[in-house]
Amino acid sequence: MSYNSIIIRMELDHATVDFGQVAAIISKTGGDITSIDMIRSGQDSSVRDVTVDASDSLEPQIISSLREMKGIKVINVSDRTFLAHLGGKISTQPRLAIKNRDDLSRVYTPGVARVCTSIHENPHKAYSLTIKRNTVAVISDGTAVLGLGDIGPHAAAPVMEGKAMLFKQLADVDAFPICLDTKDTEEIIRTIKVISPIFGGINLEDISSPRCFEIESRLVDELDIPIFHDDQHGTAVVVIAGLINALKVVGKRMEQIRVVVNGIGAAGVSICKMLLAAGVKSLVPVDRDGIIFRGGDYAHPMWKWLAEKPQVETQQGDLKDAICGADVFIGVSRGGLLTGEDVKKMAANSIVFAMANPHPEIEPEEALPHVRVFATGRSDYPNQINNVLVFPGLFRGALDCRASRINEPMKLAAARAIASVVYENELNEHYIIPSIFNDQVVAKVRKAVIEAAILTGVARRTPPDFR
Ligand SMILES: NC(=O)C1=CN([C@@H]2O[C@H](COP(=O)(O)OP(=O)(O)OC[C@H]3O[C@@H](n4cnc5c(N)ncnc54)[C@H](O)[C@@H]3O)[C@@H](O)[C@H]2O)C=CC1
Ligand SMILES: CC(=O)C(=O)O
Ligand SMILES: [Mg+2]
Repeated sequence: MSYNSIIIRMELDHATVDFGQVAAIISKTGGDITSIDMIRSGQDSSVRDVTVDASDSLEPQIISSLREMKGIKVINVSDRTFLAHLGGKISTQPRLAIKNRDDLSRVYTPGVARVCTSIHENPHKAYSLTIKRNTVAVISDGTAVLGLGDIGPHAAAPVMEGKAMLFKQLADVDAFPICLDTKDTEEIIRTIKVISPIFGGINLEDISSPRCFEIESRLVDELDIPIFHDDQHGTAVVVIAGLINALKVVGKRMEQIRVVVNGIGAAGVSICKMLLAAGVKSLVPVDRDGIIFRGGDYAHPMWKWLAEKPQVETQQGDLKDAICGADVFIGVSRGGLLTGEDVKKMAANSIVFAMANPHPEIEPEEALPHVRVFATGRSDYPNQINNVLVFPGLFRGALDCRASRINEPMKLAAARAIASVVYENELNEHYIIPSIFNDQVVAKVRKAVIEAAILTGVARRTPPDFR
């Protein structure tokens, strides 16, 4: 179930109806009035915009009850989420004003020609004389958009625009959404390579597995700017950050826990890798055909890799078998797969990160009575474990130190930095992960990432605040 905010514009005939009756009918049908704006008030009638929060299943009922009321004319119903997308969510802004011919001849021809020649003679100058040093491409082929699946490049655009907004607002990184109309691995790699000169980094987004693994690793090898598949590594970093803190709350250690990861796609593979690197000794990966067990024979290269790991259990079965006795469940699969009864069978003091978007693997209302720590990927519940806590600060750091790549130590440093934003005296079941609006997040992630990049030799510049 998801909640929407709608604005209902209505005309009320004063002789027939008063606003109290309208409010009562909205409340009776399950809506929550959050604001009322008077648009026009006359002797006989008035027009108001009434903003109502309601679950999407109740919306039609609220509107039809209002339409049936005598003395009310429903003029228009608008969804605030759609209103926020009208015309797209970002635009480009010049950094200088062109006020006269003199300005024009400097920023454009003939002046610009000298700058071009200078970059031609020394390509590194692209970092100081173009947008490269602060610009990231957010690139998708639309094949694994949120949990919506293969919805294509046009439909993927609102997510990519949203990521670009977050880059700018949270970390002052200029990001540009690029949606590719191809699913061909070679064509995607080639396209990204040929457009890369203008970008300081590439954030791959919502590209389905297993193609995402090859696309990313080929680009890492063939380009000298940071390439980061957000759904793999951004998600893994934020999961490790959340887990570091959740384990403190329940008093368990990485080496002691049995972890079930459901959905071994882009996010799931990277989460499993980071869990193993963090010291987890008992791991149960599960995908739609059931448990991926040690010794199993798999065509999927990353599942095959997992099936060879000593920490992966030999138990076979399905998700319901896997979850019995587990200390931690991490879901990056799809919504509505678990019930309260399932999570009740986990070990005492269990931790559930149900991160499928937009609908989690289990709804909070169902899980909360049975688990100690619960988190989702959504903005409308506490403990939002979402890669938005990672990519802005991580790219800020990588761009500032001109890193040639984003390596494992940089990711681990980012995870620890995010966890450290929640102080020990603040930590509790409902606060294991900082809010994305906590301004320490980007600053701490940036610093940790730059330190790790310098230490591991991938930084090509020392930012002034590190000299
Ligand atoms: N909260 C967050 O920050 C993030 C959440 N996600 C969410 O995680 C989910 C997966 O994302 P990606 O890894 O990028 O997609 P993906 O398409 O690469 O992987 C999804 C995996 O889930 C598996 N799966 C589907 N139905 C399943 C079922 N019933 N049981 C077990 N496995 C099942 C698929 O076979 C596939 O291996 C999506 O819902 C996405 O929105 C992804 C990235 C970040
Ligand atoms: C958050 C995100 O990147 C996803 O759900 O795909
Ligand atoms: Mg994504």
